[in-house]
Amino acid sequence: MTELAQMKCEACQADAPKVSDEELAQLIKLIPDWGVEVRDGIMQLERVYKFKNFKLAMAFTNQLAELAEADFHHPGILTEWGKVTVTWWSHSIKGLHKNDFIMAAKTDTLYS
Ligand SMILES: C[C@H](O)[C@H](O)[C@H]1CNC2=NC(N)=NC(=O)C2=N1
Repeated sequence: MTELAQMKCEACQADAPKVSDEELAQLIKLIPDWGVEVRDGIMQLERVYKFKNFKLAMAFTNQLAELAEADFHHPGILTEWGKVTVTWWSHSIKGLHKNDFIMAAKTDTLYS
């Protein structure tokens, strides 16, 4: 399989299929630092990135914003002193699409 981080997101269509349980089980192995949360019945990918201070957390946040705009797929972001919580899910289908796994893998490439 092509590396997730090199893939391109599909357009967010309202009738796009959510990932199946089998696909979820396979895809989550490719992003081992991410967890799956369910909020208001919506399955989401989530990871907390740690930083030395707020300035570095904010710089990462801004890079992530650029990434989201480039793929026109946007995360939930909580930026705090020393950490950034990133949450990916597809609003249009109220759940997880392969796009979310692609964007989680791309998010990891921003973190050194
Ligand atoms: C109008 C709609 O918000 C846009 O098509 C895009 C913007 N960014 C998006 N981001 C995410 N995570 N899910 C979407 O469904 C989505 N839709």
